[in-house]
Amino acid sequence: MAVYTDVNEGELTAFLKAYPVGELLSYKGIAEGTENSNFLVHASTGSYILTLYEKRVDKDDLPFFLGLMGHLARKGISCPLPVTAHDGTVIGTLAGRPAVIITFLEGLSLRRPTAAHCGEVGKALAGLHLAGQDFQMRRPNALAIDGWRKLWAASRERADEVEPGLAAEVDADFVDFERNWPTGLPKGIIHADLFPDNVFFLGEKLSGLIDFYFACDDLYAYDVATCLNAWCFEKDFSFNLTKGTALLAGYQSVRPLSGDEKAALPMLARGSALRFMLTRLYDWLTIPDGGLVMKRDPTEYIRRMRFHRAIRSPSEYGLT
Ligand SMILES: Nc1ncnc2c1ncn2[C@@H]1O[C@H](COP(=O)(O)OP(=O)(O)OP(=O)(O)O)[C@@H](O)[C@H]1O
Ligand SMILES: N[C@@H](CCO)C(=O)O
Repeated sequence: MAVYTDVNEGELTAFLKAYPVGELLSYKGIAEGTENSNFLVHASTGSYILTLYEKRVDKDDLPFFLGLMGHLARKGISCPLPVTAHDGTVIGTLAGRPAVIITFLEGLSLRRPTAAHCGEVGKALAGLHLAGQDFQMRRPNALAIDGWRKLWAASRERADEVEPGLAAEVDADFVDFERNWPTGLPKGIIHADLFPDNVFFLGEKLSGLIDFYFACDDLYAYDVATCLNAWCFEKDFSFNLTKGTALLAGYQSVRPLSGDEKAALPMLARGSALRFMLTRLYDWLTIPDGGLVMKRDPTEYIRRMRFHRAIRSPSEYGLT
């Protein structure tokens, strides 16, 4: 459940006076999400999301995340627009936390996406990549290979508790990544966490993208690989080729992948699987059970790492 910080009506009413949103009508905490405290706010001008940033978001990154959402929304991407206060600022303070008001997006996230949904996600991801090309701010990916190393150093000793043999397996992967991680591929703004819980649909139509708090500069094809991991595996860990084909075709209908990007997909998908395995493993080993932070299963991503290691040709993902 993601309401770490409680907000009372009096302080919220006072906070909202700084923004052109009208009178507070009602508000409630939102259970979904893990990083920040989120509230649904009904005001006389409409519905909004209030986010209070908790410890795991670096406050210095907020201007990048909020600037990016504003940039993308103005370019026609369906994502939340941060509301600017009467004094021209976006980030305020509420209950001792940095806080913002963003516009509410209609739609529902999916538990069981179909191939048609995967196609829509591919198109939306490519649209986001193109729309981000003229965004002026930069943010290096804190969860690129150096970041993985730090997480691994903090988790390695206990890794075999989660899966026997994992320490040796990941050590060998690191050697491979140092040697073979692709360089020189097209780069720019990526979402970096475009999982099903961060995409809203109305029926089969994609209605919105949220949660830009891992967005950064990195390889576009790495973002595609992350979506293959997040959208195209079934509960039994089998790769759904129909979904992969739909996601990649959707992406390429908007931004065709180069030959080098296609060739790099297996390595990028392995790296992306390792990245999510590592953040999950770190949380699994360090966060106490029964706490507020929801722990996600790292072994789901160990299975994906193994799948990608066995790939012999990128066509196995459904590239046509
Ligand atoms: N603009 C929005 N419109 C509608 N609902 C939203 C919006 N932003 C967030 N939500 C709701 O709040 C929930 C949590 O948001 P978000 O995913 O940004 O939180 P988080 O704490 O950063 O979580 P995590 O990084 O773990 O996904 C979402 O699942 C969604 O239900
Ligand atoms: N999408 C991440 C959680 C952080 O947003 C995961 O599934 O591990």
